[in-house]
Amino acid sequence: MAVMEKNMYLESSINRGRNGRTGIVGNTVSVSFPPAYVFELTEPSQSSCLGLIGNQSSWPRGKVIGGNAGNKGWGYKDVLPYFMKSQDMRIPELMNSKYHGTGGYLSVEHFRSHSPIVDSFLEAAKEVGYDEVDINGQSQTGFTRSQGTLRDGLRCSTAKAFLRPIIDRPNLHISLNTHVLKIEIENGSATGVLISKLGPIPTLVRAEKEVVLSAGATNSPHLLMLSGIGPADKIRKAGVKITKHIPGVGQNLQDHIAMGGVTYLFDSPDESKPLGLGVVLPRVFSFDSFIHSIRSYNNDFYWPDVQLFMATAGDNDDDGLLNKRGVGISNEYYEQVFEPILYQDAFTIAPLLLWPHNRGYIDITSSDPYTSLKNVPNYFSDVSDVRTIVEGAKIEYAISQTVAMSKINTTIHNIPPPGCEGYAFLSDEYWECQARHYTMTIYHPVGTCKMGPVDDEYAVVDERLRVRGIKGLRVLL
Ligand SMILES: Cc1cc2nc3c(=O)[nH]c(=O)nc-3n(C[C@H](O)[C@H](O)[C@H](O)COP(=O)(O)OP(=O)(O)OC[C@H]3O[C@@H](n4cnc5c(N)ncnc54)[C@H](O)[C@@H]3O)c2cc1C
Repeated sequence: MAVMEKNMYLESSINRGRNGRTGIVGNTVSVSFPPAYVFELTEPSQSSCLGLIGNQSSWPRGKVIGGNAGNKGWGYKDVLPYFMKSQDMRIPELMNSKYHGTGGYLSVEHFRSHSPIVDSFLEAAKEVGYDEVDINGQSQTGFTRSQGTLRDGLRCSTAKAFLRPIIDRPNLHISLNTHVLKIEIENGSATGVLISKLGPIPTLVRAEKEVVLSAGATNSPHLLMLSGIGPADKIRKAGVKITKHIPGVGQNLQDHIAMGGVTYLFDSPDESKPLGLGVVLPRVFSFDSFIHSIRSYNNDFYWPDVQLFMATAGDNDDDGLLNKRGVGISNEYYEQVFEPILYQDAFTIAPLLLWPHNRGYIDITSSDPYTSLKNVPNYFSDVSDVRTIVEGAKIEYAISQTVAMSKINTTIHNIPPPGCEGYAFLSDEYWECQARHYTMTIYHPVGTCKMGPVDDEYAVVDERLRVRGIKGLRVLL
């Protein structure tokens, strides 16, 4: 259900809104003051992001409307009906699938603009033995044209899908330009939220029933910690009065990390030149695949552990205008690797980890709600993650060497990143160096308010999303 990971949460938050008045933070309290994205940097790292400015990964935080592990009711079979209920599948051959729904709020389509490179890649994948599958169907392993949350060819955001149709409901109030500063806790119960709206004087919004926090993987734990809920030592150090010691708040951070920058040059049969990664995002990410590394085969691991994320454009396409800035690629890296091939026809394939072993954390640094957080993702701190991503890179390279890809004269761009010149090109060591230099988040941080049973010391919420030890407070992340 890769295309829909967010929307189930949003729907449940709206359902709660229907049932009665709740003080809802996050998706239903909109914050739309510019800029739409705030770029936070992670802590400098010694072992990843080495080709990025300050050895830091750039994490956008949106300011827009926008496993089960012992938890009953959260298994695949339990959640599938909710995904299906929220979906309006519009790809004709999938409309009658038992894994997809029609008539829901969120529409799913193929991207309309279509690059011929996608046809070559599909042919190549079949050549090496992969099937074309519905990656959100019975088995995820295989290749496909991307399914996107789209309506009539345009992005269907969660606000467009879920909020617009119900905007006039009397029990829904969306407060624009509103920043939640903290959750009010009185005698162990959440009683409301303190907000700042168009001015410095905070206002208390009281909840009649519950406060539902849905501020994302960075801001939900941040707001809990600002309210004194979290690891006691860290909260005290930040100058916040402790309300409830819950050691897991902000811990267990997981993210989909990718090896970026692997660029293939080819003779494009497409007359229209790509405009650069950032400008043509809906067009470029039109192909997805989920595969197994050697490691997952050896361990008899059922689920694919690598995604090959293909963009029908390269970092070289826009003179560094957008993607270089977005990812934070250093000038030295860009000049050495991408400037020699500026504007040439290129595509990139980023292998990304679906089951990262590393765990990071998010820390509060101050009692000031507007101060930056400390994001420590610990990318590639677990060596098995490095091995898996290297396997993924080798598989994608094998696909680039097929007859189908040779028909469009595909060659891998062979200028190594600064710092990787000493390794034999395409050796395991070389791929590791590439991953550690162009370490790229795919923007899927999760896990920082972990759900778990009572005996899990690091669980923040129970299986009904209730914060442990605080009444009237739930987290939807
Ligand atoms: C560039 C980018 C591309 C992505 N592409 C895809 C994709 O193609 N497919 C996909 O499935 N996923 C994609 N994702 C991931 C997806 O957007 C996230 O997984 C999803 O949005 C997480 O949902 P959430 O509700 O947990 O948090 P968010 O969507 O981050 O929602 C949190 C909300 O809380 C609000 N908020 C935070 N703090 C406060 C505060 N103090 N006061 C008031 N409001 C606050 C924010 O403004 C925001 O509206 C992408 C992410 C990024 C950044």
